[in-house]
Formats: sequence, structure tokens, C-alpha cells
Amino acid sequence: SSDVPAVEKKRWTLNDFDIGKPLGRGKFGHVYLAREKRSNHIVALKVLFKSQLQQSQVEHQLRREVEIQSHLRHPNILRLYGYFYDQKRVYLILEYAAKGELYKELQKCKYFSERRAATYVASLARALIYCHGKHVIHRDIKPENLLVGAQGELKIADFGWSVHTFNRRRTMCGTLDYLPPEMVESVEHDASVDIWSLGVLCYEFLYGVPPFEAKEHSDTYRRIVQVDLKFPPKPIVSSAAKDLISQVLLSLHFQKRISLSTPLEQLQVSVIYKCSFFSPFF
Ligand SMILES: CC(C)NC(=O)[C@H]1CCC[C@H]1Nc1nc(Nc2ccc(C(=O)N(C)C3CCN(C)CC3)cc2)ncc1C(F)(F)F
Repeated sequence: SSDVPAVEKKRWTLNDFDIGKPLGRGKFGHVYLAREKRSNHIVALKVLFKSQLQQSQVEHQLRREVEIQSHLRHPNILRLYGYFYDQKRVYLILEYAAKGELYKELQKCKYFSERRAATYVASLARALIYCHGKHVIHRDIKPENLLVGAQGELKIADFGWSVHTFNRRRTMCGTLDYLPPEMVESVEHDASVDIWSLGVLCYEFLYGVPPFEAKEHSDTYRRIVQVDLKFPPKPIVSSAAKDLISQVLLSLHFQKRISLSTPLEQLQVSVIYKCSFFSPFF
């Protein structure tokens, strides 16, 4: 039988798109609303200047971001459809999130209701379970990296700091015995860094400020390592929500102490389960 010709990777060019209004500025350039001419599909076109990428030596990071994000398919992860470049610029063809940037929404309403926070945290936990299942760690979960889709759903974007870790536990069956604790633990430690950030995010959704904020960096650092977690009297937050935060936040320390028998997914599923306590909508 004639073998099916390999599907040629589509070579995109600027001519494939009608460029619309600017959506704002990203780190290395502008983002435009755009429409792919053949399909009329609306996308966001992120334009990055090669000169700036070279100056900041982030080309390898951008390559990793494209490689990782283009392979992820999840309703709460912003799609990266493709990329192309010309003499001076690199263009990322990204999913358009109709309701914009979450941090602006958080600034506008100061803090979110428990129901809204729980909905966001549960969807992020599901997205992280998906990523960790593919040995991908985002490592930069924060309001600025979250966008909102047309139905109000959260989309994790900007995988610039993400990494692909080989789950040494599974690939090193048997030889795990000779690894020192920090090596054996580090896989869990790496992936649960996102869970820690989810706890910080949950706190910020509910109180409008991150939990360890301080004037000086050194104070913030000390508050984090001591897990100096305080819940202000206002706004009023349910004890179920506080438990989730303290267990999820503290779980990183808890994670360091537990044996590898409690896999990360169990912790993440418990996050979603605990969300149901402060939001009857699950
Ligand atoms: C995660 C990453 C760190 N962040 C970013 O990349 C930022 C940098 C600039 C824009 C955003 N990138 C994206 N933004 C959208 N949608 C969007 C954004 C802004 C508005 C909005 O509020 N206005 C236009 C308002 C409309 C009203 N006027 C007054 C102000 C701007 C509405 C929809 N979809 C996909 C992307 C993406 F990511 F694919 F590029």
C-alpha cells in the first residue's frame, strides 16, 4: 500500500493573517488580535523582537516554551498553535482569550468571592495534574500569567519558565535505592512547586494580596521559609478555605517530610476535593 505522505508541517507567514487591534504588550513585544484568512479562526499573535530575545539570552527558554505549550491540550491551558519568524521577529500563534487578563480583574474587584476563587483554583489544579502527568512543570503560576476565556474559564499562559522533567522514579525503577534523599525527593519537590504557587494564588484570590508580602525582599524570603502564614480578619473567609490554603501551602513542607508513597496527584485531587467545601458548586 502506498504509505500516506507525512503531513507537511504548515509553514505560516504573516500573509496568512489579517492583523487586528493590539491587545497589549507582552515581555518582548506586542500582542495583536488576528484572524487566520483561510479558516477565519481568531487568534492572538504575539510578536517578539529577535534583538530583544538575544539581548536577554532567552532564545532557549522561548524554544522550550514553544515545544512544551504546543504539545499541551487542556481547556485551562492556553493553546499555542504554531510559530513563524522573519528577519527581525518571531511570531507565536496563540489562542485568543476573549475576557483578557485575570490580574486586571483581581485589581478591579480587590478580591474574589470564595465560589469564584474555588472555581479558579479547582480548574488550575486540574490543569496542573494534566501538566505533571506529562512531566511538565509550569514554575511561574501567578495572576499575571492567567487569562480568561469567553466563558470566564481560566487559561494558564506563558510557559516561559516551564520545564520538562523525566520522572526519575518511574524511569529509574530499582536503581532508586542508591539516590540520596535530595535526589529522590527533588522530582516531587519540582512538581509540587506548582502546588505551592496554587496555594499562594488561592490566598491572593481570597484576600487580594499574596500571603508573604513584605516591604523588603529579605522579609518576604524569611516569611516564606518560616511559612509565616497569617489570615487577616477581613475579608471574612471560611475555615474550609483557610484549611485548604494552610494544608496546600504547608504541604510543600509536608511534601518534603512524607515518603514518596503519597503521589502528588493525590495531593492535587485533594485540593479539588477541598475546594468543594467552600464552594457548593462542585
Ligand atoms: C499571559 C501573558 C503573560 N499575558 C499576555 O500575553 C498579555 C499581553 C498582552 C495581552 C495578553 N495576551 C493575550 N491576551 C489575550 N486576550 C486579551 C487580552 C487583553 C484584553 C483586554 O483587556 N483589552 C484588549 C483591553 C480592552 C479595553 N482597553 C481599554 C484596554 C485593553 C482582551 C483580551 N489573548 C491571548 C493572549 C496571548 F497570551 F495569547 F498573547
